[in-house]
Parts: sequence; structure tokens; C-alpha cells
Amino acid sequence: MAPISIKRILISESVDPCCKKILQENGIQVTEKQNMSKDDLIAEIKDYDGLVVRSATKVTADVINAAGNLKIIGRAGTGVDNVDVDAATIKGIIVMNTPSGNTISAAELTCTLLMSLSRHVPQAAMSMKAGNWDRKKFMGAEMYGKILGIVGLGRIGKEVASRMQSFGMKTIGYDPITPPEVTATWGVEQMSLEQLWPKCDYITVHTPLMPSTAGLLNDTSFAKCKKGVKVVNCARGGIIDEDALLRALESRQCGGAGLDVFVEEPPKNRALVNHPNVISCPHLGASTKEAQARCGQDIALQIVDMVMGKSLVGAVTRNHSEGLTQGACEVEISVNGCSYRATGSVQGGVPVLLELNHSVFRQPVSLTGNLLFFKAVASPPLLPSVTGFLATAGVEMESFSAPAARSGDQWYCVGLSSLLGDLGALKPLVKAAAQVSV
Ligand SMILES: NC(=O)c1ccc[n+]([C@@H]2O[C@H](COP(=O)([O-])OP(=O)(O)OC[C@H]3O[C@@H](n4cnc5c(N)ncnc54)[C@H](O)[C@@H]3O)[C@@H](O)[C@H]2O)c1
Ligand SMILES: O=C(O)[C@H](O)COP(=O)(O)O
Repeated sequence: MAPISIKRILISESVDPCCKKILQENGIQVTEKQNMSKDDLIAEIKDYDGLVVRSATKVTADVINAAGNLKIIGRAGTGVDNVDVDAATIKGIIVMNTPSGNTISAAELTCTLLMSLSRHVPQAAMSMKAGNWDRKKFMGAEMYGKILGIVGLGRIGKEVASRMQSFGMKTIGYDPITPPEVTATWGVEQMSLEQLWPKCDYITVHTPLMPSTAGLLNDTSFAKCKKGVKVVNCARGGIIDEDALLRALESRQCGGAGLDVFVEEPPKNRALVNHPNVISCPHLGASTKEAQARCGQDIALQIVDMVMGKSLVGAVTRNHSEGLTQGACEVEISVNGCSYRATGSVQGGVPVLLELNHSVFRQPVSLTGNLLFFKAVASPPLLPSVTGFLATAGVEMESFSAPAARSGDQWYCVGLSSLLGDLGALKPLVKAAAQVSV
């Protein structure tokens, strides 16, 4: 990888001091300026090669287009939804994050909110401070024996599961990518959302915010839940529809909510925050000394390694000069120790996959519907074998995308009428398989 020249970096938020120190020790000039307005940032950014942010700085297309020299946007944390990654990709600006640095802290806050909901600790503490001694009002419920639904079984979902299991909770969940056989090894039984909603005493969401997760919990899904279900959102505002949540709280269909994140931060509409059964925090999931130290250090070291041409870790986009098609974006996803490198783009408004782990598809694969990806040795009997397998499983093959190369291990993609219940049965035919619903 070619070294990239980064001489000046702007840190626009409160990032652990170790970040600045590491960058400076490696010859990079660092300026820290917090609480800038959009106009201030647009005026300031043109002087920098790099920008380091957390979640509050909105790195919009306007900001990116005003940045003549910008080569890197470093996110000291997980979510990059405050960065216009498409605009950055088009300009060849690398966006990188530090996705594991705050996992434990976010998981611990989630558990704190779950437990606070069960025992009304914040409300009881406020009542004590107001001079009361009300033992009846704050009658709680044990976590022991209750069912926790975890929607999104990635890094944080997994850590929440193990911690809540230690309280004797039964953990069930749903994730379109993490395979059920993997989550079963950490004690989480997967099922469809339709099956999950009515079973849960508590639900916690741990997905990114994207079109398929916005409003995952809405009027319809709340109606399918147990009366009095308690919900937690430490992921992103909007995964639980805020208006639907308020309606569910008012009708008592929802018995309480723990919210760390909001659609608008800080929220101007205070109806949820002020609701007596809502416990809320000002986006504190990553706000621990440990998480901040990890994220600050990780982002600085990742930038330094990139400048030195050593490695490109945590990038959610890659520089076009490294050979990507214009407008294409390469992502590296690590799921349970397996790393998947995918190149995709948007064609005619539809997200498409161009390449998976070095298998270049003959035609772009449209990322819609139920998709089965599998790795197998290219051979003439492969397609009939897979077709036969799907027919036996009662699933229709809606599309078949083959790789351009016709020899060796290659990745294939099959569009399915519905997801397969058991991928294990494919084992004799393929070397690896994963399925997603987009
Ligand atoms: N409150 C905070 O301060 C804080 C701190 C860290 C992370 N976060 C947020 O928490 C969320 C989870 O972070 P993570 O590190 O665990 O991410 P992750 O990428 O490890 O896990 C996300 C999981 O969501 C799954 N997913 C995607 N679409 C889904 C869908 N439609 N239904 C169910 N699951 C789906 C993915 O397959 C993946 O396994 C992100 O939104 C992140 O930004 C918040
Ligand atoms: O996605 C994240 O990393 C969290 O939401 C934390 O955001 P923060 O760095 O602004 O606290």
C-alpha cells in the first residue's frame, strides 16, 4: 500500500488526549477545536489533510466538498452514520472507524439500563432526593427467568447476551448475518422477528441504523409484543420508532424504555425523556475512560500506520487510487473471526455487490431480497447440485450469480424465495456459506 501524506489533522470533538499525542509523536500537526458550527467547519476544513470525529460532528457532503486537501476521516468510535461515506468515497477520502474500542462500554450501559428498568433505580433515587421514602411505588421484577430478545447479534449484542445470562435470563435473538449455529454457541437462540416479539419480557436493539432497521420496533411490532414489554436502545435513535414508543408507553403496551440515543441529539421533543417510565442518557454508551482511551489510541495508530504505508485497518471506504472502480466502495466485515472483503457500489439507485473475497462476479449482484452466498470449487455439477438442494428444502432459486473465474474456490450468490432454515445441510456441497435478507 502506498504511503499517504498527512501533515495536519483537525480533531473536532472531545477525543482522548492519547490520540493527539500519538499523532504528534509521528510528526503530524494536530489542532483541536470543539463545538464548531457547520459553517465554521466548512471554513476550517480546507486547511487539513485529516479530520478526527466522534458522533456529534456532522461530516456532510457540504463539508467534504469544501475540503480540498482532506484524505482521511477518522471516527474514534463505531457508527459512521454522521459521515457522508458516499460523498467521501466519491472524493477518494478514506473513512475509518475503531469498531471494537467501545463494545464493552456500550454493552455495560445496555445492561445497566435493563437492570434499572427492572428495579426503577433512577426513579427511586430521584424520589429519595426529593425527600420521599416510597417503598411501594417502586416495586420491581427479577431479571431471573425472564426472556431477553436481542435484535442485532454483532459485537455488542453478543456481550449483552453473556452478561444478562449471568442474571439467569434466557436470551433469544435475531440477526440476518450472524449464523444461528454461531449464536447458539453463546447461548442465543435465533428466530424470526415475528416469533421473537411475543416471547420477550425485554428487548434490546444492537443494529446499525439503516433503511432495514429504521423503525424495527413500530406500532405493528409493539402490538405483537407481550403487554408491558421493556425496551432498550443503546444503538441508534430511530431503530425504535420514537412516536410508536410514546404511544406504546401511554397505552402501557410498553412497560418502560431505556434510551441512550435519539433521532435528534439532543432531542428537542422532550416527550419521551419526560415520560415517567423512560430512563434516558445523553448518548453515554461509549463514555468511559477505558473506551475513550481505546478509541483515541486505535484511531491515531490506524492513521499513523496508513501514513507509513504499513496497513489500512478499520477503513469503511478505500482510496480510488488503489484500483477501485469509480464510485465503488470496499468494506471489510469481520463476523465471528471470519473476515469478508466485499466491493460494491450503487447502480441506478440499487446497491450492488461487485466482488466478494476476491471473487469478481460476472454481473453486479443486486443486494435485495434473500441472498445465499457460498464458496465452492467451480465445477459443472455445482449448479444442479445446489438447485436440487434448494428444491429439497422447499426454497425457490430466484437468481444465480456466478463468478467470472471458472476455476478454484469461488464465491457464488443465489437469490432465494425465503431464507434457509439450516445452512449445515449445504456442507457437503460448499466450503463456506452465509445468508442475508436485505
Ligand atoms: N450508544 C453508544 O454510545 C454506542 C456505542 C457503540 C456502538 N453503538 C451502536 O451500536 C450498534 C451496534 O454496534 P456493534 O459494534 O455491535 O455493531 P456490529 O456491526 O458488530 O453488529 C451489528 C449487528 O447488527 C446486525 N444487523 C444488521 N441488520 C439487521 C437487522 N435488520 N436486524 C437484526 N440485526 C441486524 C448485523 O448483522 C450485525 O451482526 C451500532 O449502531 C453502533 O453505532 C452505540
Ligand atoms: O457509534 C459509536 O461509537 C457510539 O455511538 C459512540 O459515539 P460517541 O463516540 O460520540 O460517544
